[in-house]
Amino acid sequence: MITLRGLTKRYGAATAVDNLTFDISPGIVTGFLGPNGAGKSTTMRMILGLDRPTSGSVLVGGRQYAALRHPLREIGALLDAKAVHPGRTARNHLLAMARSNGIDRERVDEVLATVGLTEVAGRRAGGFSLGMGQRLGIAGALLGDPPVLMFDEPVNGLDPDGVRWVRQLMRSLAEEGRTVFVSSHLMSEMQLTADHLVVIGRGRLIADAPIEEVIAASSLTAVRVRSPEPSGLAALRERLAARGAGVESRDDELIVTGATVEEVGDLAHGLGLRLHELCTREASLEQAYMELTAGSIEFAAGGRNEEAA
Ligand SMILES: Nc1ncnc2c1ncn2[C@@H]1O[C@H](COP(=O)(O)OP(=O)(O)OP(=O)(O)O)[C@@H](O)[C@H]1O
Repeated sequence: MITLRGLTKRYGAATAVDNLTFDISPGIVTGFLGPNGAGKSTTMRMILGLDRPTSGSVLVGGRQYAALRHPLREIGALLDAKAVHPGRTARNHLLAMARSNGIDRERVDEVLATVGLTEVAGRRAGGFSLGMGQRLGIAGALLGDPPVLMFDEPVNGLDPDGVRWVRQLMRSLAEEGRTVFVSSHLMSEMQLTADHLVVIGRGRLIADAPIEEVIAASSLTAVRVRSPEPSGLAALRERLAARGAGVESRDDELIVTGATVEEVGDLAHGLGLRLHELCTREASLEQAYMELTAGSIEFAAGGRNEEAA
């Protein structure tokens, strides 16, 4: 569990992280989303005690990072895959980390095997490709077998096989009951990986909800209902509108927003309306995300940032 309470970070006059309060729960993958400059990395750095909050607090397993005796055994993190001494071999890099945290040497070979770097363990990390560096960073996060794991853009630079591997790894770490907190700009990947989402923009919390709720809240998520009875369909339309749902009519169908498929089905049943189709048309996470963050984009192509400011 990671607990943030009123977490705030200011750099001079700029507020990078603005009063964030949320919990990151164990047993699920929590995706951390937000436009460039939203404050994701700054938040993650404060969780790891690398940046000091201006105000508010953050606890890992109920304790401050600085109070953890063997931090790598409590929280493993991949923040910057390039933060490795380039002259060190992959194995020596991990051995140094293990030594400073009272972790057995054998564990180094275990994690090297887990991330698929056994064969190159004796090579200097400075010569690693982006993807190999990411794998080494993930090995470092796993080293202490910690209950809490945090990954900043873990699939950056990975090939499709690597992306799939990271997805499966995140899922299995969560299934083992660990807390998994992962940032990404790849919405399609997040949709496949995350159970819960925390979305921030300009340092502020925009959403903290299960992924299905974020998608259901999109204006592009709608219920489609089709019937061969025009008068019944018109009656259904009236009932839905009276409840505040958005309804669009087209030939023999209605497209309904702001009502669940169950509500539409029950109303149709109440009217004795014969249906030929009743289904949900779901927005993609990308569509839901774009709507959520539309007002929070700082760095946009085509001048959208001016509109948002
Ligand atoms: N050391 C620093 N000094 C001054 N400003 C900083 C510093 N670190 C971050 N910032 C500012 O804080 C804001 C948040 O940056 P941060 O890197 O946390 O965003 P992010 O969500 O991780 O972005 P990205 O998706 O581009 O990685 C940005 O406006 C950034 O310029």
